[in-house]
Amino acid sequence: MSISSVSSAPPFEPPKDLPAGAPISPIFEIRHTPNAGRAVFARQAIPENTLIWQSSDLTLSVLLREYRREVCGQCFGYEYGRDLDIRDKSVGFAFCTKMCQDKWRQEHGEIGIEAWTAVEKLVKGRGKEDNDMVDTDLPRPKVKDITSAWESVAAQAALIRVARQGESATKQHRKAVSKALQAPISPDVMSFCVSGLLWQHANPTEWVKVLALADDRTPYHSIDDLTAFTRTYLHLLAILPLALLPIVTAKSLFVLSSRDSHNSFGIRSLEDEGSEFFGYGCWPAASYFNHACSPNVEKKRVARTWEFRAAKDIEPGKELCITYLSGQERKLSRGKRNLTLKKNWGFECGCATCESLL
Ligand SMILES: C[S@@+](CC[C@H](N)C(=O)[O-])C[C@H]1O[C@@H](n2cnc3c(N)ncnc32)[C@H](O)[C@@H]1O
Repeated sequence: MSISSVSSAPPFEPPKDLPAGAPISPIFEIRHTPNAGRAVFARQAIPENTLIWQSSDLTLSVLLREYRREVCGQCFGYEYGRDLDIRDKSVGFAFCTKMCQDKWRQEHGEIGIEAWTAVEKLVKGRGKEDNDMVDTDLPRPKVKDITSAWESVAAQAALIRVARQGESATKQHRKAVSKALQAPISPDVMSFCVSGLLWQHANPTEWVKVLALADDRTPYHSIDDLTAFTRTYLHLLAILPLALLPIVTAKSLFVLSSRDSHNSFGIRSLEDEGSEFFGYGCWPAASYFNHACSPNVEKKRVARTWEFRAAKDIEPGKELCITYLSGQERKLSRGKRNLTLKKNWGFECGCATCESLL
């Protein structure tokens, strides 16, 4: 949704060569930078507090399982840790109102409900076996590790597909399914994959918006994280509705991870400086704002929408930046901030504040 709340804007011709899903507005434009990919630049003076952009283009989202009873599956509403009244046990989500529940069900449709029901049945039947917490200090798998991990499950994946499709299935095919289902489960990785696949299924023409995002060729935090994804791939082939199987591929799952890695926004509590981390999601249009250690744009989540406002008066031509750091991280020294950005986001910060301290 574009906002044009600044008066006396120059005549606006939307550019023709924008990446799919990039934000379009008369008050800013997307341009390439020398060292930080694409970024958002003011086309005109923007007074403090101007609402610059609103992103409600949520693609995939993950609500960590430990928050599923307390955070609304639709609007991410939270009532200071109180269990929400409406629990939809079959799909494993809770809702703050009947309206949110109905909306969630309507948006997910029959296939989505069937998919989440299958996931819930599998996860509940087995309990939580795997620790989904990510240790970001472990070495990240390299491209060749990633390629060989996905290749190592290709044969079993092919057998499971045949088993699911029925008629020509033999004992060997059925064995591949039961072997997959016995492997440990990573519920949050599973939610990530299911959410992304369902979004792709429901919005096939919008997938280009995900593809257009900055990608990370080594998106897995550790070998265990990578293994959780390859195992989840087999789990999903074994349980998801047949109509989804054509898009349940190693490639789709890798694309989701590679685009989510440097583009997702944390879904946090709206109070206490966002101290509770409920999960994360990917809003493509919001992902074109670069980071600065002294940002001139503030972002705020309102239910499922991100709002971006000018934090100060901004001159024409200036880059519009948000911060990727949490409240505590913002107070760190330049060296420590940079280590955090490098570890979590994979880049050396080239913002004006950091450059001026060199
Ligand atoms: C959410 S994306 C921002 C848009 C991105 N520049 C693009 O071209 O799509 C985050 C990525 O942008 C780059 N980036 C953002 N802020 C940066 C900064 N301050 N210094 C260097 N690179 C930055 C990094 O590559 C980072 O992983």
